[in-house]
Amino acid sequence: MNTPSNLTSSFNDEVVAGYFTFRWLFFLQDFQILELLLALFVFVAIHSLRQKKLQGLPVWPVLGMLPSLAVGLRANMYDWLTDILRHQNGTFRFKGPLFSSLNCVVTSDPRNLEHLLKSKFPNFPKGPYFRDNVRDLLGDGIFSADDDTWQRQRKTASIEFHSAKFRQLTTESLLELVHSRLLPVLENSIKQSIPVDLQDILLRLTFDNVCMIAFGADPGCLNPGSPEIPFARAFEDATEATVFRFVMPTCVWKAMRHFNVGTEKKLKMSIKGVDEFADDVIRTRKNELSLQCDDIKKQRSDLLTVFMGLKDEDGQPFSDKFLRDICVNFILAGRDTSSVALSWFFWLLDQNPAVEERILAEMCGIVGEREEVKRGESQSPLIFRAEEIKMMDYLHAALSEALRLYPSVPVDHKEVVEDDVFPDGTVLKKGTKVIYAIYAMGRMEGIWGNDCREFKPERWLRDGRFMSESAYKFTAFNGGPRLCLGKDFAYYQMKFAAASIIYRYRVKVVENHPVLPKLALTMYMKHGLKVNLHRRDESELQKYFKIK
Ligand code: HEM
Repeated sequence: MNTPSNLTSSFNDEVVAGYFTFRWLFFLQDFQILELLLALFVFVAIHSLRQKKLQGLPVWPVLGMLPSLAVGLRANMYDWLTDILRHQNGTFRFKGPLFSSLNCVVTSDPRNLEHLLKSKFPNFPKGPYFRDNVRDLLGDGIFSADDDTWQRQRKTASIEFHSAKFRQLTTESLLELVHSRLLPVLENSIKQSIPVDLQDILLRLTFDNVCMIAFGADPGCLNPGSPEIPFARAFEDATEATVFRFVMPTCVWKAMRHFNVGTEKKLKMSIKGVDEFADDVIRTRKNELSLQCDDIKKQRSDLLTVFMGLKDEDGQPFSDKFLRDICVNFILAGRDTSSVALSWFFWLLDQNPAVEERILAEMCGIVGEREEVKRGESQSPLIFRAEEIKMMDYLHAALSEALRLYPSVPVDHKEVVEDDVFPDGTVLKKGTKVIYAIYAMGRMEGIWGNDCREFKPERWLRDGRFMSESAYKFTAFNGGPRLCLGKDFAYYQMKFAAASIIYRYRVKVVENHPVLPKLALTMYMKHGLKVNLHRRDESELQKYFKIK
């Protein structure tokens, strides 16, 4: 809540931020100019205070709401945005500096989300601004494409994602990764009595996993000693440098690209690293497929092999460039989202031991139904079966609850094609950028009730069974025709990894470890998640087998 005193202090912060922004802009040296500008500054401060009553945030001449944004950036940007949205009934208009591309409408209203993502879907594409910024890395892949290019990839990938062969690939590759790589790495940390960065380990797990699904190739990031893999590094650098374009005026990054300097130089080099890996895999796969018999072709179900077997609208095989784009886009979509969600989940679990107990009781209850467990035979090493994972409703609820509070994609965006009006009355002019604030939506009393800031998996259960929510209220996986394609797989992946860890270890976050979100397209923990692992012994698990 904004009390009068913190309203004043936030206003003071904005005045200070405005002052420093002006100073920074003009590089003041001369005292007379300083006096003149101070007078202007006082005038502007009074003007902006008046404006504040009308707009929620002060609008500075030339700078628009940039000084307020600077204040938000100093604290937790997502909480800052949530507070504004709460005070503006779920929607507000952000005015960026003159000539910048920062003007936009920000919303967290489920009615607007349904309008944007479903009812008026064709009027809200990703748009040319987004595509222009990401084209060098993502090309024409599903993530950046609109219209026919998007639809064709979506249709083919969707059929593939729902095929039995693909399900088999995802479950087998995950089982192999968790049991031969993840658990040994965790076990090693116990032997050495050292804390580990669980977020880093999980990021490595999902990167290897999504590369197996997209390329059918394992880069080997998750291994003892956390090796630096050139392809993974190149991918990471290319993503970061691409994101940088969104905070710079278009003409600036285009000039930097032209002269090959700064982040653009880094982007060019890292894209080269990504392309080298992709070209190598594509070349090798083509050779392999040309030599092997049809039976072997049919056995491979990674996306690259599937798309290699298809033709474009002219009846021609897809170009290598297009195949590369398809794979790179899937890797981007699926590489960090599940691992980041799991990291927040383990942090929340550390603070909510009662939830951990219920997860253990559920797991042991399910495993306890195995005939061999009933006969008292040893279950070591215990490997969860796919059908058991699917039965874990409470775990599903706890992961959904973590995603509600810490969605892996905290904000997303669209562009308006034709003039429109949101159901809440907000007028949208052609070309307006719309930001939907997914993080803020999870913290709105109007959507989730007064306990919206509490971690309560029970809110997802009806008679003990998981009940999903409308995608326009719980938008962590997007909604409408562009609903996340990997949603079912992501839940399976998160549940399998979480269950395999929780069954074996108590995960304790290192005392005083700072936990903050990082400002990026994906909501990483800024300082990772340093944890100590403690092995559970048989007697501890027996307790849960009994209370099922
Ligand atoms: C917890 C895990 C995940 C979350 C929270 C998540 C969330 C999202 C969100 C918010 C979008 C919309 C992005 C946009 O259009 O701007 C999206 C799209 C997508 N996701 Fe996921 N995702 C997850 C895991 C995965 C995985 C593991 C894969 C693939 C293996 C995947 C594949 C995709 C694809 C292909 C799209 C693009 C769909 C389209 O534009 O038609 N996702 N996801």
